[in-house]
Amino acid sequence: MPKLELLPAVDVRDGQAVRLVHGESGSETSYGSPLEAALAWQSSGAEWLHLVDLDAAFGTGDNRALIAEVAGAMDIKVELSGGIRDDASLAAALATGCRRVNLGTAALETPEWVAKVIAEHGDKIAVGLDVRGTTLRGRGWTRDGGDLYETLARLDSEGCARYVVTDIAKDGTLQGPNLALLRDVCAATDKPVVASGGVSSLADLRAISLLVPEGVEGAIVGKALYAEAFTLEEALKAVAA
Ligand SMILES: O=C(O)c1ccccc1N[C@@H]1O[C@H](COP(=O)(O)O)[C@@H](O)[C@H]1O
Repeated sequence: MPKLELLPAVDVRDGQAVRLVHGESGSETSYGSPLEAALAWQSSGAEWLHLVDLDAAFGTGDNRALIAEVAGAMDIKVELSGGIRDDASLAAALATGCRRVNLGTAALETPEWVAKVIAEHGDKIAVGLDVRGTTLRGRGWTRDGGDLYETLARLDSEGCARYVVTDIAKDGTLQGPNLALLRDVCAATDKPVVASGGVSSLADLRAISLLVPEGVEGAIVGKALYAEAFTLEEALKAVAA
């Protein structure tokens, strides 16, 4: 049985590594240099980095040069997201050498473009399904974007390779993952699902690991690492097959 992949998160806002609560602008806690954070996760044994340009996601600017510097400094696989919504931003994201990108808003607002780039780029494209309940949210999680399962069925029909599923109500709260949501999404698609939102403990990671046979491939871990609920080394050991 494959082991759960762990993706430590580096979310960048105004040049700083930050954590938000419920993804709300203004709820930032700053954790300093994004590059130092990314290098630390890599040194601690990470095989993946989840890297997010929050300014690009919120439409308050971008951290494109810094994001490229961080991605370029990584020897590990990078999953990049935030503000990737057209050919130019996609080209810039792929030029960083990232392993894949997550598209959020674009999947809700320009589905034809997303279908095109899925066809062109295959598994370098994942879609971020960020939900409150079963309603998708985009544009910095400030706008409703339709029904989760209707959108999932459409994307599946278009060949989307992977989904990153975030329960916004859990994001940044250390209240534990939404295991029921993850099970339901895995039941609705045969594509791999990366879990995000709420991880607070090693027990949470073990609980998500139990969903690997159902289709959960990985888990993004943010606040719990920055709040030192556990070390990345401990987390990697906890999910080792
Ligand atoms: O990661 C966050 O905390 C976050 C908060 C608010 C909005 C987006 C957030 N992260 C990721 O950014 C992309 C969405 O960006 P876009 O809509 O494609 O521009 C998605 O992967 C979110 O999970």
